[in-house]
Amino acid sequence: MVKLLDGKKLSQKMNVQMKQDVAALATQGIIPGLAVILVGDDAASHIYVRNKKRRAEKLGIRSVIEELPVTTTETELLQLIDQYNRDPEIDGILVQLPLPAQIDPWHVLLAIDPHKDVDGFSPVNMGKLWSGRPDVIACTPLGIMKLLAANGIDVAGMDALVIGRSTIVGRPMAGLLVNADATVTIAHTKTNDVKAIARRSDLIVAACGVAHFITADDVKPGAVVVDVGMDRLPDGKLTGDVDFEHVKDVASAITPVPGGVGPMTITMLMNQTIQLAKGRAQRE
Ligand SMILES: Nc1nc2c(c(=O)[nH]1)N[C@@H](CN(C=O)c1ccc(C(=O)N[C@@H](CCC(=O)O)C(=O)O)cc1)CN2
Ligand SMILES: [Mg+2]
Repeated sequence: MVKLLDGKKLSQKMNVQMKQDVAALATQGIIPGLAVILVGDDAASHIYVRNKKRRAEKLGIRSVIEELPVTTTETELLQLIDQYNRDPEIDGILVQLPLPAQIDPWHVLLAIDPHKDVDGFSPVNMGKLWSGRPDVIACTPLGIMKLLAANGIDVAGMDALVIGRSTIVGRPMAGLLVNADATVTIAHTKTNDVKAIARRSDLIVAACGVAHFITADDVKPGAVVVDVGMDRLPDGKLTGDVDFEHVKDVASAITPVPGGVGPMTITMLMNQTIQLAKGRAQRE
């Protein structure tokens, strides 16, 4: 029987602990603070940011949502980041991606105080991860590691394939897997025969943004399959990079879409905001 890696269920479980952590911080006079900056009118981004605000409210985290027009200049955005860098009641700063073309995301990542970089995308935090000394970690890959661990899956010694090399998922995912003693291949658009690599992998993390890219023929029997994709089928239905219906008969464990990796991303964001607030509590 295939094991369903249920991110929704694990998120609900983690909510209980996070509420307790927030209550404990409150006794020290600390409310975790999260600043979320959204530039432009990307419809999906607005939904994600609204979900973050709601989840923060549920947990007792104070969130400040900044919705800026699509015409915002890079200088204006950097000034706002600087304001939150200096705000003692803000523990985490997140700039929702993607950004409009006039803003260079690299400049944004360089501007966020690494101690408040709740997304873990800044070069300092990415460097710490790849130095084997992780601090703040990108939320989607961190959520995947939590989901694997919660289901008793130890990646040590596994041949792992990460499909995608983005800053948000592929690169930090590979770093986390290396730190956990997996042997990692990172595939991307120029990779020769990614499917042949998939067929000999014990773990596949698919983050390529192509609906049903991984089929049952690409999966070794008993492999663990993690789907980061959020793709639309021609009928508009949400699906992933993995052909779930067929792959589930070959894999030993698999994440559904929706309800697998997605919910864990927001959960880890909240959890890291709380961890950063704990750091503030210790310093004060
Ligand atoms: N600054 C950041 N930008 C972006 C990130 C990020 O981590 N930091 N990740 C994505 C968007 N994202 C959060 O920001 C995100 C996307 C999707 C989900 C999610 O829960 N997905 C659900 C399905 C939702 C649906 O029905 O459409 C699921 O997979 O179950 C959470 C977070 C890009 N930008
Ligand atoms: Mg099976």
